Amino acid sequence: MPTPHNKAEMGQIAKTVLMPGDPLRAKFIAETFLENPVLFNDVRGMLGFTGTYQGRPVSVMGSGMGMPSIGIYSYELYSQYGVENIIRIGSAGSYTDKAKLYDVVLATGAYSESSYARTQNGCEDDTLAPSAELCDALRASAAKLGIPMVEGVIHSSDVFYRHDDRTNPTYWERLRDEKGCVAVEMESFALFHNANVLGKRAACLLTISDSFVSSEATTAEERQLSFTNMMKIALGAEV
Ligand SMILES: O=P(O)(O)O[C@H]1O[C@H](CO)[C@@H](O)[C@H]1O
Ligand SMILES: O=c1cc[nH]c(=O)[nH]1
Repeated sequence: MPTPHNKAEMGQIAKTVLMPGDPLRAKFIAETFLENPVLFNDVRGMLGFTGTYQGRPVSVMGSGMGMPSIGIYSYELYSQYGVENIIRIGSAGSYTDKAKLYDVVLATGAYSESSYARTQNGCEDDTLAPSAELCDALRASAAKLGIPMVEGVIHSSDVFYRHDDRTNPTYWERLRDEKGCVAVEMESFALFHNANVLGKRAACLLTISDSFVSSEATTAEERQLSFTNMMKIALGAEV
């Protein structure tokens, strides 16, 4: 049955959903990689498509930016549409020179200062884990494609624009040194929490789009290629 945010009917969404933040990235994936993609949602412009990839049914849908947004969409996918696996595919800022521009990062945990989990069901954990099975499927897919991945805990932040930070070490350096965070994005903590409370599976792949460590520049072409690598790994995961 449709929800306030998703007009799909039960059965229109595959058991595995790839979720970029940007709904236009979902459209790009559907048009570039899926056979017979069918639009199932455009409520609030949050485009979602279902098609097949190498014979397997798969859906792609935008999550929007931030934990409240992915919190709504992922909760509905898991609880209303029978979705079992959500693989977030996003961009991230690097906190370490171990994760360079365009590298693909597999999140082994998501650290957050967010109140999302506490508010949702009283969970006090500040670091949540993805599904081990989904991560293994992503590792196998990356190995098959010959695409290296950097693995590590990521920072899921509620804040994109921090106020000018003159502390020494800076906030992001403390998260790197004390929490082991390799990169920052804004959704995975809520996604992993929803998967945990609903008995489902979630994982996250990120492409480094900018760096807090260096001031390397990106070109549109390189950005597109690196995002494509992440998409191929996610699509190739046999789950
Ligand atoms: O590229 P996406 O998936 O949107 O991810 C990152 O980019 C957005 C910020 O620009 C946030 O959503 C952050 O998590
Ligand atoms: O710096 C960045 C880059 C992408 N996404 C983020 O959340 N932060």
